[in-house]
Amino acid sequence: MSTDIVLKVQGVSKRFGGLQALSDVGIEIHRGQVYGLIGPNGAGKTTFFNVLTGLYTPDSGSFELEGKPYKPTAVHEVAKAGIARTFQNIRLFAEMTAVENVMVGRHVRTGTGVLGAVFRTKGFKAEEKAIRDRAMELLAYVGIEKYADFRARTLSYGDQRRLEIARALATDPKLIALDEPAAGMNATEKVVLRELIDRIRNDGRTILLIEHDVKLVMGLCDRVTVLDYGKQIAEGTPYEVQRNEKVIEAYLGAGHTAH
Ligand SMILES: Nc1ncnc2c1ncn2[C@@H]1O[C@H](COP(=O)(O)OP(=O)(O)OP(=O)(O)O)[C@@H](O)[C@H]1O
Repeated sequence: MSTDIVLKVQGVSKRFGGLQALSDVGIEIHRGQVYGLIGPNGAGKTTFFNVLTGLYTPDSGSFELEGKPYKPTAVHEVAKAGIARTFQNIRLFAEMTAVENVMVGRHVRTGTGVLGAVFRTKGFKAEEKAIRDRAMELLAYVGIEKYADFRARTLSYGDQRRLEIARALATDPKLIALDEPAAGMNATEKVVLRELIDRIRNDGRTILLIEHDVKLVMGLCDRVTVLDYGKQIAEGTPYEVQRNEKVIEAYLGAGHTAH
């Protein structure tokens, strides 16, 4: 594994009225890592994801993707820059088929544009076929190719999550950010998910993961940051953070549900 840095975030703060949701948070993710972001309820994990992917404007902070500064000002700009994400509450096009959902992700990276689509030029048709072929490959990669022509809403919960991951991969991201991918999954689905995330990493992708399932995080992640009340209270390998006094206190302390 090479050690170059894919994502470098420094000094991110975000306030909502009187609430400091993030204070001075920074992370560095190296190529090929699975990096976990954990913390009790309300710690600021989703806020960090939303800032990173252009949904919230941070009060301060700097962002670099593969050494180049980027401004997470708009969601589509972030996708173009090379970050793809999934959501805690699945966001698929429910009435579109599985393969169409993945094709939408792929369009971020293609060029014939609106006029090509309107006039269905030769270039457009060839490109459309290439996009469909790639989308089918990705469905096979996440293990749901047999549902390619099913509407997204008819897929099981676990398969919808896998479809979201396929769609994210379709943008050829430098970094893939997964927001609680195991939420609502049963034990068998979690095993399959874990294998999938492992495979994505082994194929050279870099992953940022928010996850409440501590076992999954500890088993999968190379490094972990722990947030508590918007502050970064620990950073290190899963082994290190599990033994960190502040982390133990945050998870066991009053007012928090252990997640
Ligand atoms: N748009 C918003 N407006 C006001 N407050 C917000 C907003 N988004 C988040 N917050 C607050 O910021 C804090 C951090 O919330 P956030 O959702 O980032 O935590 P989390 O770690 O993702 O929690 P959970 O594990 O419950 O998903 C919480 O106190 C939350 O109420």
